[in-house]
Amino acid sequence: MDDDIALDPQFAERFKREARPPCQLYLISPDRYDPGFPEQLKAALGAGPVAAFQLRLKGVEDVEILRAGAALKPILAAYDVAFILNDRADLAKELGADGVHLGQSDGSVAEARSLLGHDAQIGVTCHDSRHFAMEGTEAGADYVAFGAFYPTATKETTHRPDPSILSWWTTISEIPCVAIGGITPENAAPLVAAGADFLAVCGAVWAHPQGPAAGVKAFQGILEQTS
Ligand SMILES: Cc1ncc(COP(=O)(O)OP(=O)(O)O)c(N)n1
Ligand SMILES: Cc1ncsc1CCOP(=O)(O)O
Ligand SMILES: [Mg+2]
Repeated sequence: MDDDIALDPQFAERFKREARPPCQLYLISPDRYDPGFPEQLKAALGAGPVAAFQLRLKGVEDVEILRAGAALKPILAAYDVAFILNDRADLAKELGADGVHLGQSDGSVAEARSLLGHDAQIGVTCHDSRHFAMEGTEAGADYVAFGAFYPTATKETTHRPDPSILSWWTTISEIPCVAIGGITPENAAPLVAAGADFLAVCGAVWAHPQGPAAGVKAFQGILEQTS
């Protein structure tokens, strides 16, 4: 006779977490480019492992995005960090970036894919929507981003998902999920436990009182718990 084996929920959570690669840091740039930023970026990247960096400049001319991207690209390459451009697949192509992050109004995944090719990393904003996540990956996205999980001064946000959306996603898909919005080393644990593959962080690193290197280091403890 086959007995049903009831999995201890804590074991199930741990097993699920261990079946995925460790959670990693995904840095989001400040929304204005300061000439001192390349040095800050080097300090941040030298302080601990960072998987990806998103250049997210808002309300600036294309030429400024291109200038900033061209200055940062060799730094990111030297640290082996993926270079993702926010919003603009066309400029990502011009810069030779590794990928693009698309919000729900930033153009289609299919168009970005045909422009950038199959090796490009294309991410989509899903807010708190399971539907957006499934739609995005069906269209060929390489990761889905949920948030904002916590209040943030970096962007006006209207969606506040529960961390369980990450658990749900990791149960149904192997495609990586990103958690974003107001994440700090102090509040990240439930997101990591729920299965976030990446923590996307802006303010907690660039506005850290001891500087960006300290900001990156401060996340190491929580990330190491999954490695
Ligand atoms: C990793 C990641 N997740 C979400 C966003 C937000 O994208 P979007 O909704 O398009 O808003 P803006 O960032 O463009 O203001 C993101 N950029 N990165
Ligand atoms: C771009 C973005 N999208 C949702 S929240 C957010 C801001 C992330 O920055 P921070 O880590 O400072 O909250
Ligand atoms: Mg956008």
